[in-house]
Amino acid sequence: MSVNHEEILNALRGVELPFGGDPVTQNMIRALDVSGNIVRFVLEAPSADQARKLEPARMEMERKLLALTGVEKVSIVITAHGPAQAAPTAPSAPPATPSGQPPALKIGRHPTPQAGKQGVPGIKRILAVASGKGGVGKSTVSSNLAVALARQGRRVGLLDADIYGPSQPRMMGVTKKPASPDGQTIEPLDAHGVTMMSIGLMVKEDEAIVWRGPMLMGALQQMLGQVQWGELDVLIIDLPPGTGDVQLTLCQKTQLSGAIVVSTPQDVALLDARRAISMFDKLSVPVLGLIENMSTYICPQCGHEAHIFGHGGVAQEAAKINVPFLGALPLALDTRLAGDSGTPIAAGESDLAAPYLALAERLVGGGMA
Ligand SMILES: Nc1ncnc2c1ncn2[C@@H]1O[C@H](COP(=O)(O)OP(=O)(O)OP(=O)(O)O)[C@@H](O)[C@H]1O
Repeated sequence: MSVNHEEILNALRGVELPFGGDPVTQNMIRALDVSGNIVRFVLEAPSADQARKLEPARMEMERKLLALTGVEKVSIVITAHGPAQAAPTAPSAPPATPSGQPPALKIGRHPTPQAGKQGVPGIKRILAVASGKGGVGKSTVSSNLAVALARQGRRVGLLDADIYGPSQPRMMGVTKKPASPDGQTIEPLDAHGVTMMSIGLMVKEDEAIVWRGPMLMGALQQMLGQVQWGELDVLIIDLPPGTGDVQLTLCQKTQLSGAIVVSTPQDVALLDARRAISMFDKLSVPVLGLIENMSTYICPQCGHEAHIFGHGGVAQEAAKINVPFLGALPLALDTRLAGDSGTPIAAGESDLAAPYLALAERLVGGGMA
């Protein structure tokens, strides 16, 4: 059974902050979300200075929450409420280091003002892959779809914009930090025929990012505008789950060709997916279709088929709101193992690659990718 919010807040009340009090009575907990056995929230400090002193308290909170029954993973992001540090403004010339080399490009800054929605030069289409809640397989779909499209000869980019939990470096098997020889632009990496970039490659894996909303938006702007994407038929953006700052900014500031919404068939996931769909509607981003992930499970031992999260709910929802149903993807151990090992299942020849290749074909056939 999942842990509830009250149990979480009770545990957090037991953590003493370096400047006195606890995070609950100091009203610092934001966006508390429990998805299955994963607990996430934002810890908002009154100032950037205080935020910088919070790391030991954050670790203590993580320890206390992991000790609760039903909690297996905890993600706490520290942000600051007060004025953030002055951020470097790109793209002015960077100062030279003592060796004469330009410094590596720093990700995370305030956004530069921009009028209206803009495209990215050289990129024909930008598709956002979204979900209402975490853990439904949005990143798995993004990486496999990118690889499947590349296998069809498309020039594909993959941008991991899941700033709070970037998973594409692991799923695409990339660990190298991208280079920025001129200190102003970033050279993306190549994996399985896909040009990829992730915020996770620019910051340390377990680094608590002291960024407020505007910094996140600036980082996203940098990821789109300062990465040397080259000529692409399609850029797939793996969004963070939900309908927060990053999603809103992306929809308002970037010329998106459309969004694909991933959900499991469960009612609770669908409820959240509806929120994501309504956000895209309000911001005039066409929803190109819905995908049902973890739709069916076939036991590798006996062949028995089970519908662990229900079945068919996403297709019904798509029919109800009159958007295309793009397909059902099975829950399969090998899909998870492939993602964990850095070679998406769609890169191989197994039967499990077929639904992703079919999805890619459908998008290419419909002029969407
Ligand atoms: N069809 C599938 N079969 C088996 N495992 C899957 C499938 N889809 C996703 N998973 C696994 O479920 C976990 C969550 O998937 P993933 O990271 O893609 O979800 P997400 O929606 O992007 O989550 P978050 O937004 O929290 O990062 C991963 O371990 C992934 O390997």
